[in-house]
Amino acid sequence: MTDSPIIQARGVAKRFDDFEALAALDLEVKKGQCVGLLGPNGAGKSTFIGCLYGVVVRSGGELNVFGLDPATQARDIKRRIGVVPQENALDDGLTVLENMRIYASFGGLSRKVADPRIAELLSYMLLENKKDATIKTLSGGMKRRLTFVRALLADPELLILDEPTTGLDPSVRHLLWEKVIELRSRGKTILVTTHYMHEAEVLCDQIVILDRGKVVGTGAPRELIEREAPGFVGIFPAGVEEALKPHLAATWELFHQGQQCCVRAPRFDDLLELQRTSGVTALQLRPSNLEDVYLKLTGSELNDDE
Ligand SMILES: Nc1ncnc2c1ncn2[C@@H]1O[C@H](COP(=O)(O)OP(=O)(O)OP(=O)(O)O)[C@@H](O)[C@H]1O
Repeated sequence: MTDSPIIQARGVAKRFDDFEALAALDLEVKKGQCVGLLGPNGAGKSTFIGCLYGVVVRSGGELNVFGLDPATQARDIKRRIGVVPQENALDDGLTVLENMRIYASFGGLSRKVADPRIAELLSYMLLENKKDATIKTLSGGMKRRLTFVRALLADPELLILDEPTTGLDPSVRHLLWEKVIELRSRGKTILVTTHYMHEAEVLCDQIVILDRGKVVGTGAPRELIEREAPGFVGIFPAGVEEALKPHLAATWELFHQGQQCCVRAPRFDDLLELQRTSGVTALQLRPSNLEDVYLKLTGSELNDDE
């Protein structure tokens, strides 16, 4: 029983009238894993998260969380998960302690249990001296850390982090990464959505890339890089394609990221040689990364609404 997946999705689909937001999503998340759900705006990530705890009712497929069906057993599932949503949704006029006490009472925790738990978690998130501060006096990073405290109040087995570090400064981002890695090492299962590919590489042992409701890539970060975009990338200025082309080996890839002209080759030395033979100096030479995989699989064009 302990080996049963925490989340098991088979062919999960969601239609909003004629619009297919999710098409046949398969996903398995085991205990203690951190799985990243990546994809452009509108790919269906939040829709899937909503399906997990019954806020969105799927139109098709099988879905189990802790072996329970969110369509009929959402209440039992919600008790066992902690969610850091995209918006903090804290009560601005109340203090940190008042906010946390309210959420603890929603979760059925008595004041006697809640208060020491809140104190412990505030200290864990380096907020112990903010207990009596009103929310509106906190910085964005403090509010985000407090939203983590709220998600952890009931000591959940599964943490769902929806863009946990968007818009935060690097020091807060790194602190939250440390905490997520630590929570995972303590056996928590984590599902995270993010637009930061480096964040996904740092945190996740499995990645699922969604595009327009469909899974377009899945695997461990290194596996995805090795499979979809192995080697090294040279980033060249816009408009040098014709100067580079005669010097490319057949297996090398010429592509664009924004306006920039990029070349992927198997070895770093290949790119040094390309600079010498073409006479074009690269802006940057680097190993392939998850961002390359993401742009390759989802296309790099902007969505209409951007
Ligand atoms: N209640 C709804 N009614 C109609 N369409 C919806 C509804 N909820 C979501 N959608 C549509 O479903 C698609 C998927 O949306 P979703 O919010 O799941 O994307 P996402 O991957 O989470 O995007 P983001 O990165 O911007 O959060 C979008 O095109 C969205 O407009």
